[in-house]
Amino acid sequence: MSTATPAIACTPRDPLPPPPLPDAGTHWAIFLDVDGTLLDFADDPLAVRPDAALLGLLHALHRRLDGALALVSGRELADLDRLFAASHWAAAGLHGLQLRHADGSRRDFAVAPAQQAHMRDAAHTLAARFDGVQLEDKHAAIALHCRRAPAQLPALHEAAIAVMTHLPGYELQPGNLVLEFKPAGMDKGRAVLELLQRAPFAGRRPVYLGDDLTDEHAFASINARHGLSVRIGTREPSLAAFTLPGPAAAEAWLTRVLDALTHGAPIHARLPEGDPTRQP
Ligand SMILES: O=P(O)(O)OC[C@H]1O[C@H](O[C@H]2O[C@H](CO)[C@@H](O)[C@H](O)[C@H]2O)[C@H](O)[C@@H](O)[C@@H]1O
Repeated sequence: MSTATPAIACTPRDPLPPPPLPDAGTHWAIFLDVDGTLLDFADDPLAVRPDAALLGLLHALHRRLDGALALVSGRELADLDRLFAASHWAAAGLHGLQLRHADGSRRDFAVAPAQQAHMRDAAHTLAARFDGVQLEDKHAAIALHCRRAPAQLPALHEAAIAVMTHLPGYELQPGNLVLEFKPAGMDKGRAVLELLQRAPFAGRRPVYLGDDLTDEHAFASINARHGLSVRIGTREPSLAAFTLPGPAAAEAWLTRVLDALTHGAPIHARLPEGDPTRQP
């Protein structure tokens, strides 16, 4: 079975610092994971929704960056568009299996229908064996959520690994109280690099905010491009160079980024003592 997580060194290190504020003299591109980064976790994946302030902030940043802002998520593109009213944005869905460029062109990672049917049967059969496990059908991929029954996760994981040996072409993507069956061969890191090849992202310095294992692929790509990799939360180990404690701090930092890009001032001078995103 192929692994869905990049190798990460486990050497202990000092606590990560908060990210610096981007300066207005550099052209930036911003990539944002969704669940656990922009949105707090909820029991039901269908129950989450950004509030008006977050939506307004993201749309303002998208305009300020001339379109160089993309959501990079395990959710389907259609789900991202529904949640963020962002069908005119570049975006990566299903961990990069779906990709939309800013000009609206799209590429989808294809899987043979018979293979996909086999995966779907296996995932539904597995979900039925475990009480409290919620199946999220994302068509090309299927997520099995354990948030309502976290004690089921170890046994479910073991059973899923056994099932994977009969699903060539698929890999198991672990996440936050979730296991996902997804086609192998694509990840968020590759998706970000694809987006960075095309306008309006090409030539810009990338920033990536993410919280989960699947975001580690993107951190590796961002570090290689001398960008800012920002882990949301406390999960370790991580390839990220910076951290913010949670979605509220991520939103606060993005608000300051918008301010800095708009006014070009060292706005950290105005932030209160004790603010987690305050610069030294
Ligand atoms: O890459 P992301 O944007 O972070 O998406 C990863 C998965 O997020 C969602 O699941 C997670 O959030 C749910 C809602 O808070 C929560 O119920 C679940 O336990 C989390 O794992 C989404 O439902 C998945 O499809 C995404 O792959």
